[in-house]
Amino acid sequence: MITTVTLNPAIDKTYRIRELKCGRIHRVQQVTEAPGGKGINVAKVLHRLGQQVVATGLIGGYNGQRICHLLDEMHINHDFCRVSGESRLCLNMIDDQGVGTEVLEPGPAISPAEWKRMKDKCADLAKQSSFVVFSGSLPLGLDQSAYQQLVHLVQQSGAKAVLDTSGAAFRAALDACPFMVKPNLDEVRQILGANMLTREEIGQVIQEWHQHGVEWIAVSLGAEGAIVSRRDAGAWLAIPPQIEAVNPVGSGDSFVAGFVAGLAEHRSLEECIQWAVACGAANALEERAGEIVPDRIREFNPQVKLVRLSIT
Ligand SMILES: Nc1ncnc2c1ncn2[C@@H]1O[C@H](COP(=O)(O)OP(=O)(O)O)[C@@H](O)[C@H]1O
Ligand SMILES: O=P(O)(O)OC[C@H]1O[C@](O)(COP(=O)(O)O)[C@@H](O)[C@@H]1O
Repeated sequence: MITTVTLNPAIDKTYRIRELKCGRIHRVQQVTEAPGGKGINVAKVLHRLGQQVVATGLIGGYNGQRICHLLDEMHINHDFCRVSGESRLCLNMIDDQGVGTEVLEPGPAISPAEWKRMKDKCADLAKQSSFVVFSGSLPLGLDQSAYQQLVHLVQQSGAKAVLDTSGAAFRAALDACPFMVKPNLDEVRQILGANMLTREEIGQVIQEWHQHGVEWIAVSLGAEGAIVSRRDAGAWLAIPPQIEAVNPVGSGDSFVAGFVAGLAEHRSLEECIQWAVACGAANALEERAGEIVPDRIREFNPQVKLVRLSIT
């Protein structure tokens, strides 16, 4: 079983708008709604790929009920901790040019008692899981060490922790040596406090994280693909097929899902990378985040190019 942990789930609303202008009234052409937050997107893609998955996290209020209902409709198993606050809405407004503007609510405030229940649930689910995937931002009230605590707890029980978050929460969690991390390039820049990064500088930071004990590192680069590195095995640049993206929100989550599905099926290192990149590209072709078409992955898989890098 694979567990996905979303500490800050959301209802993802996508608005199609002709033109977005600050200070103006906008009439929405089309609205779509989906259960979201990064870990929930990962769960949706894993489910599509035929993996046994449970989505957990902290969920509350009417939006929380709605997220559970939407997951039930998709036949995705979930086991969330209820909290007293209201789960958030995340808006993605896409204009006629295909440019997306995201507005992400902060999410509810979490009490110490609610956090304790989350840790207990994570420990229980980890005992039944081969992989536990942690994705997304932290809701209010949680310490930046939240992922560090969960990664430590999960890996003590023998499951492998995969982490996709940003900022101080990411830096703190490195101390717990997650099995895999997947920041995008902007997140790496933010973590290092750097505006620009050369390929060599990315290589240096990958080395540093491997030395910390992280086995797999993927730095995703949007339409340019990803740099993927495995400790003691070297690094690759994975280049996706060229596509006309519809909505790339959730491509990072789809990448993580494809990668973990490959690992769970004991696929080769190259196959895991190709699956991840194919899933990211397949997601970018869909209106809704995390709703990939499996046939597309089969189509894209052989089109993903792998180039050996000498950065590590
Ligand atoms: N426009 C695109 N065309 C092809 N592949 C894409 C596109 N956008 C994303 N991908 C694939 O999805 C992966 C994750 O996307 P990225 O935007 O880097 O992640 P995040 O959503 O975390 O910012 C990329 O590494 C790439 O393989
Ligand atoms: O938890 P965060 O970091 O606030 O992000 C939430 C948003 O991220 C998403 O999961 C999309 O993430 P990616 O585009 O980075 O894959 C949306 O579904 C959601 O609205």
